[in-house]
Amino acid sequence: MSLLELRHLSKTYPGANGAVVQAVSDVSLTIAPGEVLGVVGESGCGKSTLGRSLLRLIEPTAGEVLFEGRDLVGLGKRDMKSVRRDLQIIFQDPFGSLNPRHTVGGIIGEPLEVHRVGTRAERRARVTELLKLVGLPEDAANRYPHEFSGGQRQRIAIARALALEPKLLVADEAVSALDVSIQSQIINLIADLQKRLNLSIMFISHDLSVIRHVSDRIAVMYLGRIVEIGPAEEIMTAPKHPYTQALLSAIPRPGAARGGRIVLEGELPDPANPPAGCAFHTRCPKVMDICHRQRPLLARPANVEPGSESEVACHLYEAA
Ligand SMILES: Nc1ncnc2c1ncn2[C@@H]1O[C@H](COP(=O)(O)OP(=O)(O)OP(=O)(O)O)[C@@H](O)[C@H]1O
Repeated sequence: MSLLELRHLSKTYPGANGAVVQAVSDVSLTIAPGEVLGVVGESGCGKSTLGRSLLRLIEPTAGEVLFEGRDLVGLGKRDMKSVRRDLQIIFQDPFGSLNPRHTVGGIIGEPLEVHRVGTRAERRARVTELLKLVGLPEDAANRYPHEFSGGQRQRIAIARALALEPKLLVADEAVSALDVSIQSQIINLIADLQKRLNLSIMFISHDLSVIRHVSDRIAVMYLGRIVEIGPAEEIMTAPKHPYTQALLSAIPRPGAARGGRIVLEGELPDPANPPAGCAFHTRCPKVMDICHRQRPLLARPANVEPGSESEVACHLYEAA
């Protein structure tokens, strides 16, 4: 059984002048126990809204969030509090999410206190254990967030997120604010912890090169919808959607066979006023007539390489 299953999840925001912003539209996906799902797409495509909706930090407008088979949408406060032990999130800005007036030990131990886990001494021991787990010295517990670098602060945020031994972690642009050299350290740490703890992770990033190494599967989002989803290896070597191909062409790959960078014209369309038909048609290098009129559904394509496990929403492919 899937640990998490999203069914037709949508989130709209009220926009300017009575418009409706379709931030997430009809997203269905699953995450298995111990699986890492990468979610990629340009800024504004709805990744954060998706990640936050599934923890109900944002209330979804429609759809279901099944966690271990139970729909979290509509769950009362008390039930939601107990589910939150299993569902944690880390954010892009590790400084903004860490209370500057609390010691690191207090910050990491807070979820344990909130959920009344163990005695004081046990909680302190657990904090020490967590600091070790994320590669921070034991004396970090008595210091304050501002005494640490960006990478170290993200380690603190990770330790805090892991305090209650969650089953699913949402990492929302968790390394985007860090220097590239530090990024890989934190990615490696998350990958290492994922294996040791058999965590499920939704790893959100606008940068395909960040999620490619840690993801088992990758979902590509465009204007609130999944346009392609499949095994990471297949997405990286045989991308099907022209948007995925463009994202991929933007990252330098040693040994990449052919073709240069595909530069997408124009901006991401306004989610309050999405284009008719395929939302990508205004920027698609392979646009056809039908794309203006009809929105392609996410489906297994027939006319692709044998063994393909991806699903794609594009008129270039026939549904299997
Ligand atoms: N509270 C809100 N009110 C109105 N519109 C919003 C709100 N939050 C997000 N949006 C809009 O919803 C769309 C999706 O935003 P979201 O932050 O989920 O995208 P994203 O892919 O995570 O982008 P980023 O990485 O820049 O945060 C954007 O057009 C954004 O402007």
